[in-house]
Formats: sequence, C-alpha cells, structure tokens
Amino acid sequence: MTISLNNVGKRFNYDWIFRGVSHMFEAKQQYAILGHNGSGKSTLLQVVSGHHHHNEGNITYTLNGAALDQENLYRHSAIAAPYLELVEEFTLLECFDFHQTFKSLLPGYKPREIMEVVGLEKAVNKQVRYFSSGMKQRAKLALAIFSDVPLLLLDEPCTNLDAEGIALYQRLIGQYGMDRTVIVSSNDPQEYSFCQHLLKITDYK
Ligand SMILES: Nc1ncnc2c1ncn2[C@@H]1O[C@H](COP(=O)(O)OP(=O)(O)OP(=O)(O)O)[C@@H](O)[C@H]1O
Repeated sequence: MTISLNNVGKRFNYDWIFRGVSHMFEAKQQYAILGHNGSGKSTLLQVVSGHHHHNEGNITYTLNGAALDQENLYRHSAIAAPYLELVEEFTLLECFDFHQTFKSLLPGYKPREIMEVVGLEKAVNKQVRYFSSGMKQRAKLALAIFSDVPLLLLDEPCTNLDAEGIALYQRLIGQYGMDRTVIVSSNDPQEYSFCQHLLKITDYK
C-alpha cells in the first residue's frame, strides 16, 4: 500500500494542528510519526486512517498499482490505538470472530493459536470487560498484527505493556511487520526503533 499526502492540513476549530504535510508512505516501508505530547501525532495517524477528515490538501491510496477509495481502506488496513476500544461484552474468542467478519487473519493462523502467541490463551472465554489494561493492549495488537492487510497503523503500541509484552511486540513486528506498510505514532523508541523513516510532526506547524 502506498499513501501519498499532498499539502495536508488539519485543524480543530480555529487551531491548526499541522499544515503542509506532503509525504509519501511507500509500500512495505516502516514509518514513525514523532513529536511531543499534544503535537498532533495521533491526529495525523487518524487523518491517514480516515477516522478524521483533513481540512486542506489531499490524500491518495494506491494498492497494487490501483487507486483505492478511502471508504474501502478499512478492508486493507488494521489499526491498534488507545481510542479504539474492543467490545467489552465480547469474550476474546468473540472479538476474533467479529474481527474476521471484516478481515481475514494471516494465512495459516487460527484465533486460538494467535491467543497463545500473545499469552492470552487462558482468556479465550473471558469477557473483555474483565481484562487488565495490558491484556486489552495485547488483544488489540494481536488483532491488528495478525490481520492479513498491507497497512498497519499503530498508535502508542506499547501502552500498558509490561517488559515481556514490549519484547513480544518487538518480536511480532519484526516477524510480521517488515513486509507491510507500517505507520507508528509514538514518543518511545521501544515502539518505533524498527522504523527506517522518521517523520517529525513539529516540522509541519
Ligand atoms: N477531537 C478534538 N477536538 C479538539 N481538539 C483536539 C481533538 N483531538 C485532539 N485535539 C487536539 O489536537 C492536538 C494534538 O492532539 P494529538 O492527540 O494528535 O497529539 P499527540 O501528539 O498524539 O499527543 P500524545 O503524545 O499526548 O498522545 C492537541 O492539542 C489536542 O488537544
């Protein structure tokens, strides 16, 4: 997946969060959006994902040489972010079943196998509302990383993870992230050290 931003700007009310972002996110490359708290990293990620509209400029998505409408982007991308919650009433298995009505899992993987990889095998029939914050984060990352999509969007991916969880994230991204377009919004090198390309949001103020 290739994403091209041309002079993109976003404001909330009268406050411009960023302006003049012209950047190409290339297929199978990994990018980090960096900046201090409140600088607009999450906002840019949400503009790229289509969760927020931009106020100026344009964004084009290309998949295998063909233009992709933003309204169909969700089929080809997966996102893990603090503001996108799992359905609290679902068990973990129901979360995976629901997720698979929108996207396939990576070939050869079944939900229970993935749960084992991320250390959630004992939570298969537990409702998400009873998960710890770290368990929720592991589940969100598992659903995103194991989705069979060419674009992964990760906002503060190590939020609430312990040292073992951070090591797991780094292992998974090394194994399953490097042949996809990955965009990470982060302040923490542990979350983005694998990225070859760094984008400072403060360059667009
Ligand atoms: N829905 C909204 N309405 C108004 N202002 C908003 C909204 N969402 C974000 N903002 C503002 O936009 C700015 C950028 O916020 P954003 O969450 O993108 O920052 P961030 O760089 O991801 O921060 P952090 O590192 O703390 O997660 C902040 O000033 C924030 O208050």
